[in-house]
Amino acid sequence: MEERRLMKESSILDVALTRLDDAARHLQIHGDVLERLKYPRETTKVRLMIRMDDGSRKSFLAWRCRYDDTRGPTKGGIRFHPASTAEEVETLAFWMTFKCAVMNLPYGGGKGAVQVDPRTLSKAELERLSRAYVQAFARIIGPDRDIPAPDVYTNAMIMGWMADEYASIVGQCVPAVITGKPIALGGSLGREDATARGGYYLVRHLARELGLQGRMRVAVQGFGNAGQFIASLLAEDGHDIVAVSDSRGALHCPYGLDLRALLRAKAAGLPVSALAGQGGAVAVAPEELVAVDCDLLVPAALENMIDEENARRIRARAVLELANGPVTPEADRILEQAGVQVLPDILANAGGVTVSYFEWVQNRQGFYWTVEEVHERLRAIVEREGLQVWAIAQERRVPLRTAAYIHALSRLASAIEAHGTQPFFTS
Ligand SMILES: NC(=O)C1=CN([C@@H]2O[C@H](COP(=O)(O)OP(=O)(O)OC[C@H]3O[C@@H](n4cnc5c(N)ncnc54)[C@H](O)[C@@H]3O)[C@@H](O)[C@H]2O)C=CC1
Ligand SMILES: O=C(O)CCC(=O)C(=O)O
Repeated sequence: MEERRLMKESSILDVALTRLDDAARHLQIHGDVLERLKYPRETTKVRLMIRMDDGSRKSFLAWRCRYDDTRGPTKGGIRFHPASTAEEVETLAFWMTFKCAVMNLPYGGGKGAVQVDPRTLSKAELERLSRAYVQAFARIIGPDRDIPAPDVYTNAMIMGWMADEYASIVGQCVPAVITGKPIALGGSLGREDATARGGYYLVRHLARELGLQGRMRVAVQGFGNAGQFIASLLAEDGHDIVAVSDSRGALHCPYGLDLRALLRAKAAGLPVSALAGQGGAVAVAPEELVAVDCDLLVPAALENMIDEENARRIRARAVLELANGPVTPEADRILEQAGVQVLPDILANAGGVTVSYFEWVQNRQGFYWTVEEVHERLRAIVEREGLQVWAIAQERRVPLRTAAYIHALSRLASAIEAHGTQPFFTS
């Protein structure tokens, strides 16, 4: 699977840009706007050098991309993954630009990564690497400039170390420089499950339009932060989680898996396949997950996992993209012909960055909200923007992805034009 990602990566940004072209065809957009959005404004590459526990030194490639800041400071997570590349980071930053615009958050798009498998590091090595990242990028990030957050294989603990390192460098506490922090360091209640919760509110609100009423059978690809929380939220509403996968395997039970046992196994560091044989669950090959009989398929792992080779095997009525870029454009066409609705990543997984925005607002106000307030504000934004995207799709007879890009692009175009002839970029 990793090899498959690497092989396709050479064109990942070009492929992402075809979504922009699709949307531009539906709007009267000035060429200057497209020229501005076609290229990342700034990508910084560094080599981080850290001391390993055995006394040796090891170096890791790392990047931070600020794709566009027309609508506000750039915002986006930091990924720790062995297959990360500069182009992947730029593509993820492009998606962040459109995601923040879809949700009408006052941000542009950014993203960062370290090319590392964090599972091979001790906790002390991981902390040194996280602090080294901030030492390298302290001049680029900032609460009014570029605000990182968690992504794949990074979490609240890592964000806490990073916020702490930034405070040491600038000589004062600046919690709004990074979001997804531990609650004890100014994190927001409700950030941990926000990515999944945004997708959950979206599906719940559009259930009738999507033909997803009643008890659903759900398959979840990727069982980390986004995957575990969406499974829990849907199971709490009485839906059946019939299949899940992680980087090491997949598990299937047509009558519903024992979710509590799965969550316990993951917390203990076991793969989902460790539960094979219990309660009717059988281990299946990870590539079989997308083909299981279900109503809702939730890709919550990595990009390009649903392509022209496996899209035809999907039996779900709808796909909720919690991962960034899990469905290729070829797969999109196949799914559209088959009548499968795809709730696109820039809308479906935007709950994470929306609650990150709430965290930033709370840090700046020094006044903190209850979890109920966080949920209510998130629900209101997801439903508002979700309905607008749905309406654009109906009006223009386009897939939901194109509708989401049209919605975002019209906001981005207004901001770019409002800046005048010398579009501003904080450098
Ligand atoms: N954490 C966040 O706030 C947000 C995350 N996302 C996206 O959601 C996706 C998942 O991110 P997180 O849950 O945060 O990461 P995570 O690191 O918590 O979990 C990733 C999961 O994917 C699994 N995985 C990796 N390779 C796989 C493969 N080949 N097949 C099946 N599973 C595989 C891992 O085993 C792990 O369970 C990513 O695309 C990320 O960019 C999007 C918006 C916000
Ligand atoms: O919470 C954030 O600021 C960004 C999350 C992220 O990286 C994403 O939505 O892909």
